[in-house]
Amino acid sequence: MTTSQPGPADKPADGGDHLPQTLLLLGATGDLAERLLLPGLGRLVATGVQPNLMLLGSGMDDWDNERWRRRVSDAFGTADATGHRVQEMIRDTCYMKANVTREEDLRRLLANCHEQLVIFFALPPAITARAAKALTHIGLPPGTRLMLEKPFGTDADSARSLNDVLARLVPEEQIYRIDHFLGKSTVMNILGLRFANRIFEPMLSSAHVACVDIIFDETLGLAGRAGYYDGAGALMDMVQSHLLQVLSLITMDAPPTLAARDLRGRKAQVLRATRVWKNDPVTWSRRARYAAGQVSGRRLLGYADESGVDPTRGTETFAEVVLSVDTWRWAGVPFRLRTGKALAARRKEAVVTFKQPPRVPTGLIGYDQPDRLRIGFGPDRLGLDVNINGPGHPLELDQAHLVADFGPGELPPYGEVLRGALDGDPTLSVRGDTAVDCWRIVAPVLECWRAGAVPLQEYPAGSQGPDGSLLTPVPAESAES
Ligand SMILES: O=C1O[C@H](COP(=O)(O)O)[C@@H](O)[C@H](O)[C@H]1O
Repeated sequence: MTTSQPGPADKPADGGDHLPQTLLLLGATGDLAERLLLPGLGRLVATGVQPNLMLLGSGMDDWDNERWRRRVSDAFGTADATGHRVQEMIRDTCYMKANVTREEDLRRLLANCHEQLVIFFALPPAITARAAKALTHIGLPPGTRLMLEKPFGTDADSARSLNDVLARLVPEEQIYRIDHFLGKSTVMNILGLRFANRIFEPMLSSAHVACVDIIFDETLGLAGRAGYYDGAGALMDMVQSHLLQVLSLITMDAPPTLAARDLRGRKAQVLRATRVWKNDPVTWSRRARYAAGQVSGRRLLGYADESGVDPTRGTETFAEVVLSVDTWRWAGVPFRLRTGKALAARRKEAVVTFKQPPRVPTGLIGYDQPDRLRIGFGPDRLGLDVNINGPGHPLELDQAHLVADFGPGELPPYGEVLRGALDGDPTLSVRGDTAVDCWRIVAPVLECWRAGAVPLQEYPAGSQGPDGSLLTPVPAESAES
């Protein structure tokens, strides 16, 4: 129960030209808010760039302000967010219990928000859809921005219908479909790397590239997220969203500016041209789930025995798929997207493997590896594997690994995407048609998996994943456990 309620009039306009703004967080007591949103918000507020922001949390739980403030304070603490503004936000934030699928509850929430409003739907897709529909009967203050967590819908049709409902609420530029990978510093670095250097960009095409691997191997298992994950699986959780966004940044043509319209337009172009390799999902996809095992000395139950999992559902914890980007630049280059949980080592990188030189001159000894460009997503680094005449015999080749470490960005990914929405800049969010297109890309894979045309393999937790690979595996240079 709420003991005191926030009100727009409570907020003095003390932030220069920043009008008072409310961030209304729906699903505030959930795991996403605790682990990622609130820590990201804390870091953002600590930078002092959102001086007049009020946080209103709402959920189905019977919490009071005190309990909510403790949650916010603890979450800010995990992100080392400190300072005057942070303390102010913790002191002033309020909690309201609400069922956001009910109009009267939504009206009550909105009555406690400022005119400048950002609503974050940290809710399952079905509840988000119902809440958005209920809001169409109420209306929103002009300029309201909506932030929606992934998954955006559960297939192309539901994503399209959600787009239609949202379009009745606010214009497209005010809808922020969140993909926190777009807020990762190294993902953003792809833009600098590609378009602020002369040496890489001309090489990034089918004339020089043999294949591209986008790999996101995690050592974490289910981590208590069965409620969400068992209904999603690795393909929906990672490939349909994050890895396709990374693919689009690696493959798009140079945008004239990094403004939302230009950047998102370029990404949309390549995603429209993306499909399963040879339109054959049976041959070019794999799925698997982990059995009991040990990861870094930790014993893990098999996925099917984890609490909250329905073992008959056949949810995969590992997905691999090969895609083509059918544009002039990329035709004929396979893109392998691979992700899995409970694997032996963390490996989070995109690797561009270049074709062999047309001819290695007779006399140079020991050519056995092509050049590779590596973009690491954690640790954040850029690497180049190049063949040079190493020490020892002057004509013997060695592969040298040149590495630039960036360190983490100024803000964590959720801090970046929140900053975008609070500032009214949708560059780091996914456009409506692109969200639908990403479902269109994975649909044939999901369809043939559901029909049982691709077997569900098994791998022990703590292993390298299921046997085999859809393309020749690329050695890890920067794997860490
Ligand atoms: O959205 C998700 O991303 C995480 C991986 O992202 P990271 O920023 O924590 O590296 C993944 O573990 C999770 O399953 C997925 O829902």
